[in-house]
Amino acid sequence: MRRRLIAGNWKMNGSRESLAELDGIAAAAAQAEGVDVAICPPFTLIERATARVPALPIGAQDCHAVDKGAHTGCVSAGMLVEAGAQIVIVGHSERRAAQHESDAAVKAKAEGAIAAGLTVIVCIGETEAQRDAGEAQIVVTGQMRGSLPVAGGDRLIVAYEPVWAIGTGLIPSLADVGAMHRVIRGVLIELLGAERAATVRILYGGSMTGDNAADLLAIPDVDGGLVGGASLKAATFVPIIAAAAA
Ligand SMILES: O=C[C@H](O)COP(=O)(O)O
Repeated sequence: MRRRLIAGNWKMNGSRESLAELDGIAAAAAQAEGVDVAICPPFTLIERATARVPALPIGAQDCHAVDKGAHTGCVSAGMLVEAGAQIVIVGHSERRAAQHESDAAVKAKAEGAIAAGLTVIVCIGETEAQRDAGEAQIVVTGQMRGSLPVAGGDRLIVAYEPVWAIGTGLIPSLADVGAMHRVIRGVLIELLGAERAATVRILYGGSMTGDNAADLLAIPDVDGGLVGGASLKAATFVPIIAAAAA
């Protein structure tokens, strides 16, 4: 039985003052039976966040593939572990687009993160143009084949985020989410074997809120959410945690 995971991605938002939001989030997480909760703030807040709410897993939003070296401006998975992070997101569509990250680059980061002992959330998802062209499942399947690490066990998590649903208030139909998560589970079985694939959580991401979380989380093979905007405030994130626990 996979435990649900509700992970917040603060993206490039938040300040030291924002860490006060973690108090309410950690309190809700402690009450939520059978649900894991995590927050991924910007790099600069990771250490303070872990100190403020030690029981709440804190993650990062990216890492470099290698452990150390001449990579100006980059942060390795080992450095994240030292800062107290337990999780890292790799391959978010915003980085695939703006930093031109390829599937191979995402896979290397995921492997580096797994080797350093982190849980890794690998993001995949189609653009609006790809969906309109009827290519969504082909795109997502290709991203999985190219981006997923071979190791990881239950420290590997997949997040399906249709790019056009991120920050737009739009979500796919529940039937479309279900169909895509079924495809993703099938590809996991093909890549990892049935036993390991059954341990991998598949999150849905894209405009998840307290209003739609219960419906999305009721879909088979939706094992949680990767939440952007609604994770910035306890007032909007806690209802999603509550929906996952219900
Ligand atoms: O990583 C999170 C996603 O990009 C979803 O963002 P959103 O909840 O603001 O749409």
